[in-house]
Amino acid sequence: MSSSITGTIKEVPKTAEAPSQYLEDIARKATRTERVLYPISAIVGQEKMLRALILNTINPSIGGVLIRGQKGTAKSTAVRGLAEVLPEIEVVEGCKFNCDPKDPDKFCWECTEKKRKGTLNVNKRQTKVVDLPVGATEDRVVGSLDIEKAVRQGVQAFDPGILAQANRGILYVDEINLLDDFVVDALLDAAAMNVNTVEREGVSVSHPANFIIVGSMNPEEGELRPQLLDRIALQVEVTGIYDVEQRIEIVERRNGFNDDPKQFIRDYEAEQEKLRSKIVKAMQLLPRVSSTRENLRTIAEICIAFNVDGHRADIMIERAARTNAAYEGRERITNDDIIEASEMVLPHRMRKKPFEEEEFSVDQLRAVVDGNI
Ligand SMILES: Nc1ncnc2c1ncn2[C@@H]1O[C@H](COP(=O)(O)OP(=O)(O)OP(=O)(O)O)[C@@H](O)[C@H]1O
Repeated sequence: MSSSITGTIKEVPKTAEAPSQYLEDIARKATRTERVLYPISAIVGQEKMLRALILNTINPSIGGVLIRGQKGTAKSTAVRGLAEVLPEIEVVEGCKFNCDPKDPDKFCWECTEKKRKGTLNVNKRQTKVVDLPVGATEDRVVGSLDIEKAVRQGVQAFDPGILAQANRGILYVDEINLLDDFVVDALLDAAAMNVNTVEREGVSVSHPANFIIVGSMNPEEGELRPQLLDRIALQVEVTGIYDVEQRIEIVERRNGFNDDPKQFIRDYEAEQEKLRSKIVKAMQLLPRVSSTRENLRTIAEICIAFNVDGHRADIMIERAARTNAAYEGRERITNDDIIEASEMVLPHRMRKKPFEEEEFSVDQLRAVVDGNI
């Protein structure tokens, strides 16, 4: 069958985007009353949250971030703002699942057909941050399947949902602790297989659903289901900032943005560009960063000392530490990379015995790394 494919993948020409073009696009958005995003590099402090988000974008195999904290601490501003510093990806033009033209093995049925006919074009666009609202219906999340139509038209009867839109992007779930069980189950399934499968009355449709999950929650409103908590690799706590100067800065920057978003974005464009290029460099460096046996031993000793369940924590710490080294422009992983990664991986994974509130302690972490435990 594959020998009969005669078509070629056509590239849609794309001119290199000069900064002025970028600013023009932003200005256009602003005048069209589309949502203009507060630049992520204008967020004051909250370094841990920003680092956890950035590490995941450099290396999506880390496995997501859960941001826990008080209301109004820039959680959603940071996640939404991330979109503006993410590198562009290649997608099949018009594909509802954002199929990667370079990965035909994972093509959806439409892209497979386009490839067969030789009508497959390629587009470049920024990685998307897709919102999953708490009240979304099951059909809206996983997609809907019209059974009668399916019998007549096959997969054409499938109307893709949010998990399709999020493929190869970031899925943002604000108030993730308030999600309905059916959505949690769908997320767990997709996270396990990188595929979303919808089954109705014996008819089944599957499509690629490989996304970075970013959840945010206020723990005062309820806890997250343990299965989902275990699946999300990193966790960061955010609290309000108690430094007077920084609080003033937050208000001044927000006012600056509200008063004249175009000018505010122009003022931060150099910072944004710096961040963009640091992320791209880290992505290029990452394949050359590898863990030594000594690094792996340190990680194993930490996970034993902190009494975590299973081995997922070891794997996640290694990935996050390796990515942190790449973000810092190094090919070697240091103990500080491992400590920084452990601080984000361990707190929600320590096995708590009944009636015992075991607290996570960075001092204990350092003591293990220094060989004093
Ligand atoms: N550190 C910060 N730097 C810049 N702006 C901030 C900071 N913290 C809060 N803000 C501002 O405070 C407002 C609230 O932030 P945001 O909506 O991101 O909060 P949130 O943590 O997502 O809370 P909620 O769960 O209530 O939505 C925004 O206008 C944001 O710009």
